[in-house]
Amino acid sequence: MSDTDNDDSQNHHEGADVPGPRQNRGALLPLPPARAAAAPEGEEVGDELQSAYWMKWEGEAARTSVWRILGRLPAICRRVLGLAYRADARATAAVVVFQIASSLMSAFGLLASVRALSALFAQGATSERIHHALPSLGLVAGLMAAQGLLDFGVARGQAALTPKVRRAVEQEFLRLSCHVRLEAVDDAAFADEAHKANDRGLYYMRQAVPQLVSLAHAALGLTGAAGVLAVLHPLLLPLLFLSVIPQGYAAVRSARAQFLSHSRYSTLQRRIRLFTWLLLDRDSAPEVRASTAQRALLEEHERFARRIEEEDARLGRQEANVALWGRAVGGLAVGATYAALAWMTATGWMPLAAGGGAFLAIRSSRGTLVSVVLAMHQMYEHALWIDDLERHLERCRALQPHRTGRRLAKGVKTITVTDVHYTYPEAGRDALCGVSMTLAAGSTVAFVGANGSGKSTMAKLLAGLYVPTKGSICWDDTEVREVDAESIQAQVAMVLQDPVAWPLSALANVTIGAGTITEADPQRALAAVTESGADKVIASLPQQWSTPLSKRFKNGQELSGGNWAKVAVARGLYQDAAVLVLDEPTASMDARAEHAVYEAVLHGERRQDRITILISHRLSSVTSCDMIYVFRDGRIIESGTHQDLMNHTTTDGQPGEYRAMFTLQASAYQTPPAPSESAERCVIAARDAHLMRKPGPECAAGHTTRADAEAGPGPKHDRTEKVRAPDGPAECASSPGSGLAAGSGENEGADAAPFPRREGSR
Ligand SMILES: Nc1ncnc2c1ncn2[C@@H]1O[C@H](COP(=O)(O)OP(=O)(O)OP(=O)(O)O)[C@@H](O)[C@H]1O
Repeated sequence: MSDTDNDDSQNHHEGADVPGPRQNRGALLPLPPARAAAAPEGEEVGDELQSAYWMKWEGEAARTSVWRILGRLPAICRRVLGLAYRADARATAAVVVFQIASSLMSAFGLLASVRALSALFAQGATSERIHHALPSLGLVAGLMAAQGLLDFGVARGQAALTPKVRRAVEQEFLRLSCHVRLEAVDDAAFADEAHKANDRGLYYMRQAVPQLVSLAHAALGLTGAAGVLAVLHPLLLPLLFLSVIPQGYAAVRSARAQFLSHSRYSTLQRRIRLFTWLLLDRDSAPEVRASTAQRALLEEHERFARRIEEEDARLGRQEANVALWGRAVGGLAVGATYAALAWMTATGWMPLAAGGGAFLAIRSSRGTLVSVVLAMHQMYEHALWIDDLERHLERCRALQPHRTGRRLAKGVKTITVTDVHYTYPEAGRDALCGVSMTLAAGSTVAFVGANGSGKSTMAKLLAGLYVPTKGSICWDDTEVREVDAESIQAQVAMVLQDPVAWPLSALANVTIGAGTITEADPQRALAAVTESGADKVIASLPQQWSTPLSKRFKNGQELSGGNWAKVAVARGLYQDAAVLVLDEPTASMDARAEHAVYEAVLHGERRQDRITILISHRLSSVTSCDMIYVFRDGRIIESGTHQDLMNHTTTDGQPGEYRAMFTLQASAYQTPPAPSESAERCVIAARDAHLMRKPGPECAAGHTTRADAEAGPGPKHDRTEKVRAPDGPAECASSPGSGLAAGSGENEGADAAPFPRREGSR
């Protein structure tokens, strides 16, 4: 180990306050330790996960008293019954009736067995005794057959009921969850609750009916046996308790050990699954290989696999021990019971046949008791998860979108935003404070500004995804609060920077924009993909429109980020909405594709009935918008056309925010060393000139510029037009320091960048 290493480890042990030779003085963080565990070590691997949502009720049944479990059981059973009844009343009634009848058959069977035994143990010749026993034996057989049929009925009823309950609850959960207001979904605690409800609550809800049936089966069986014993001789009842209580105690201990172990086990399973997933997943595959992380991950996987192995073995041993203990204690108790039984029959307290019946009842009760104990623990613990699921559903009901029963009329002429404020739930400050704007149909509007300044929030308010905390948004004369939020959402198409890659066919990936994955308007779909440039992408797929866009499917294809973006733009266009919001959709597209999208969306056949809102950090793409709003800290600080904003100065004579940002971006495309201020001004002025469709300005040092290259696409854009300074023969592109690209107007790659690339930079 080097001296430096020694120093490092010393620092680590002595605390970060003691600066060492390589201590990162003044940094936000102390130096990290030289060795760290990838995951917790030691006995309690689950400790750090105790607060994880999926650990909440894990092993709870083992920590709760049996009396409490028994106390809650009737309410749990009532709730499951209610659920089943709502899903299918007939099947539920059938299951209940058949189950009770089956238990009665079992009890009558026991009584008939006692009668048969009485006949068989009576005085007289064997043939005579058999003859007398025959009717009872026949009855036993008949009752057993009836019980078999009734159990079949229970199984059929349960088979009909369980999938119905599952479907009903799952659909209710999904229907409510997917409509919940967006601001609730943003909340991490709500998201945890939703996951918990999905992977625990729903899972246990699905098992609730079969569990209730087996609990009822076992409990009724026990009750039947106890009833028969009470009929045979009242003293047999305490004898039954004497025999089953030790057995029951052993069963409770075993069930609790299982529950606790399961809790540890599932923590380990979650951990190990994480490593399995990292080793197998497609997304992590390139990085796992590139960083040669296989060994480290495999070692970690093995560490957990060994612990699971130990946990399995430990549980097995523990179960065997508890079973042995239970058998020993239970055996002693049963031995004592049988001895008491023998004494009672020998001394004439009880007829021999009743003793035989008691023997049968006690034997069958012992097995049934174990089932009852396990089932009641399971039902108790699962009910806690189901409680959470029901609370979540209740919350979802309260968080459904704003509904008034009134729908927004189709289309809009003007959207008027007046003094809008918006604060995210639990946020310390307003995301928007006092925003006002007017958006007219047929116009293109840009929202620009620094990260976190409120652009996307404004777009989401316009889309009806959030309701203003204060202020108003009117679609023509209708205030958004007066109509169903979903009727606003249906009129706004949003294309986001990270669009969803729907694992559906290429066509469905387009039509889902209009809320369908099974129907299409072929003409509209073709027009949308052509405008967005996705036509070439889809044409190159093996099954074109029907190609599944996911590698998870057979013959599925994966698209590159840029191609997904084109499909997303097509989706937005296909929606044919009154408002189209493009929130940096072209960030992952190549320069040509980006140019083509802006050409189509901003300058193509601009629909007179659509408001197009463009959110972009690349200011070259917004220059031709009819209106640009500059956001800062949730307010609009400047607004106007590109030209207005480039002329704007603040009260203290400084360039406005837009102009400052624009100039900064422009400077990144200048040839180093940084261009002279005059050249920069020339670039900007030339662009302005182009936008104003008038000759370019005079530039110092004879700069002449190709306005089209920097101004971005324009509707009547003469792409070969050159703006010349009157006295400068040389073009900016060839002028040192101008930083402008030479080449034809077809150089779309250069057009799409904030400023054209330098010659030779590609
Ligand atoms: N879901 C959310 N929950 C809480 N706060 C949020 C949420 N989304 C955004 N914010 C906050 O609201 C403010 C405005 O965010 P917004 O996303 O609208 O900014 P933006 O201008 O679109 O930023 P960017 O350019 O980075 O996309 C920021 O302070 C942000 O942290």
